[in-house]
Amino acid sequence: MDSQPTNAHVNNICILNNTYLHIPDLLSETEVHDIRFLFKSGAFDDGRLTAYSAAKEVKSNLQLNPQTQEHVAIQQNILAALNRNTLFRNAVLPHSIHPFVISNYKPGMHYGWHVDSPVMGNMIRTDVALTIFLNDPEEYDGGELELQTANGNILYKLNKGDAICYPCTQVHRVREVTRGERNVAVSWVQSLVKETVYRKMLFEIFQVTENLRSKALVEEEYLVLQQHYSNLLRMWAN
Ligand SMILES: O=C(O)CCC(=O)C(=O)O
Ligand SMILES: [Fe+2]
Repeated sequence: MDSQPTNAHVNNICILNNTYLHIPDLLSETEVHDIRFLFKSGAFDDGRLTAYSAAKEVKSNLQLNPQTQEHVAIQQNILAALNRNTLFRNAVLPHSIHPFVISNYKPGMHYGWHVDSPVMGNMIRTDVALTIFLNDPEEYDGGELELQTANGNILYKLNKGDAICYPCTQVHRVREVTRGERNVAVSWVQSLVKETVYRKMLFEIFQVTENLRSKALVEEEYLVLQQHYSNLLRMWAN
């Protein structure tokens, strides 16, 4: 696969285009601070231990041991943050969330081009992948999450506390870290609505409906839209 993307750019601002969902400040300053503290005292394993066959060959990173109390505490923090985040809930429509992989990339480490397994862990269908950035982009060089798309490659290297959600159907990689360290928490979500295009439609209708709700004069239109949103979601959810 071509390692030199065309049309690539680094996204470090709030972008919401419904397919690639950037959630700014998913974690507060205090939460990131607490997580970093736990992160430092945790025990790390070779990331290849959790990679399936083909991915094993391209993966080079360290992962917080999932049996440790640090992992349990970090995961609890992150799940609470996701649970209260309305952007995540409405755009991703989560049904199940795979346990988090909390990783550390040192200089020379990377995760080559791969596709995520379609089913993981406790038979969770992977619809949406999620990377939460735990340190700032200035703290390291390289380490961008790069996604292949029909319109060229997209690179994400977001501020600490921010998250990016993307469809698991995309081929992607983590570029080599050349200075400093990259710390992230990664997971995969089974959505109530499997198809990205259906989820995108629902989220757009939802947003328009919510905007209308704030305008008191359009009560009937609001109700009709809300009805169709609800019935489409009921139709597509499984
Ligand atoms: O670290 C990331 O941003 C993504 C890692 C990844 O692609 C994976 O664990 O499958
Ligand atoms: Fe991946």
